[in-house]
Amino acid sequence: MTDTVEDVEMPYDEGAASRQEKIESLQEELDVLESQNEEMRDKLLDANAENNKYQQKLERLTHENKKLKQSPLFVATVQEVTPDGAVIKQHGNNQEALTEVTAEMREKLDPDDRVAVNNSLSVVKKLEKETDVRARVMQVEHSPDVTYADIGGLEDQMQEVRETVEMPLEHPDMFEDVGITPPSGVLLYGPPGTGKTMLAKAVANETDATFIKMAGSELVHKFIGEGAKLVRDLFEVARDNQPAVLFIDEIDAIASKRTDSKTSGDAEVQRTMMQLLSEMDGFDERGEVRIIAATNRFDMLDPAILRPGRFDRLIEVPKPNTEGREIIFQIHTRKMNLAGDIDFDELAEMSPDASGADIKAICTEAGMFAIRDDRTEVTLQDFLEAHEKLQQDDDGSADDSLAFA
Ligand SMILES: Nc1ncnc2c1ncn2[C@@H]1O[C@H](COP(=O)(O)OP(=O)(O)OP(=O)(O)O)[C@@H](O)[C@H]1O
Repeated sequence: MTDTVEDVEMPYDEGAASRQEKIESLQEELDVLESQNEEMRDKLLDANAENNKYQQKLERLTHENKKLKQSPLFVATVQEVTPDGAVIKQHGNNQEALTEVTAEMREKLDPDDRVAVNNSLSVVKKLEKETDVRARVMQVEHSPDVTYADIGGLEDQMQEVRETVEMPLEHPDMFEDVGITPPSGVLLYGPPGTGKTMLAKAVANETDATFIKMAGSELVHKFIGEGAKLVRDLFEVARDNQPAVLFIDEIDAIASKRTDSKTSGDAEVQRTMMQLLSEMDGFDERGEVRIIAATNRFDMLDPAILRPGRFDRLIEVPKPNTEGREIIFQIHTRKMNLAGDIDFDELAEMSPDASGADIKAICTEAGMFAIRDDRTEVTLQDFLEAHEKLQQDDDGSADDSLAFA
């Protein structure tokens, strides 16, 4: 219970003290109480800080304790699944062991599977296949949504890709009957953003093939020292998903002319390329896998990859001509709400150096101009301004994907 004013004992004699004396002694008393209060507050703050410290320590120890209770798991490979259990070989020490597995786990296990085992070598879980992990760095599309109708101005190239990729996938017997081996790989070369990836996707779509894409730069840079293995895995994933179109973008990253320097990076790139060549040469084991590669740097390529039986079909994919640009403008504006004044001929004329990707960017930007203006219809003026804007943006950047210059 708090004291009330009546309960408080006064620090002076009520009858004897003068008014002045009373004030002074009350003031003294107040000073004492204030300093005591200050002291108590300091102590409380110290105690709080101490409490926080102990709380943190407690949390750390609890966490440590939990970690210690969970023993680490070791990785092993299943050698054999027998009625008595699974024979596993531990990674690192290569020791084999027969370990019991539950009926449920036995169902899931096959030789060569990677598993995690605990201290007593019981199989705790099955791990993902290494190729599955790697597959994540590859782009695998079971049915890409690009069709030939989405590609403008590349009639001849499309025809050639169809002959060399589509025909052997759909009518392998025709090649057998005639007694020739279809070309192993097709190389598309030309400036960025001209539709090389689209061509590969469209042919995969048309033949109901799986589209598997990997960039050459990723083969050599993502898993340093593992480029060759990654190439093997890439073909394995393709074979597992056949019929498949394997698209290797930026092939120049792994197949450029040998340089004089003997750095380990070069050796790694060489190994990766040798693996690619050997996968391509192993035609019989390749199954229904067609290979399309693309590059913006044809001049850099090692002639070894252009030998017969490898990338022996070379298809140039240039920037579109006026007619091509007109068609590409029409393709990319199909779903746009256009005003009546759009003249595709004029659009094609105004953008002499635009690639397909540039044209797509102009269309999107033109739409943005309409939105900024609170309109739902896109006018010719929007396209002109969009072109202007992208040209200006491009002047300020080194990226040649918008090379109108
Ligand atoms: N010929 C074309 N017809 C229609 N659209 C195109 C064409 N070329 C490019 N595009 C547009 O540009 C985008 C990028 O094209 P794509 O990825 O096929 O180019 P690329 O030649 O593979 O480029 P990179 O060499 O940079 O990989 C496409 O998604 C498409 O929207």
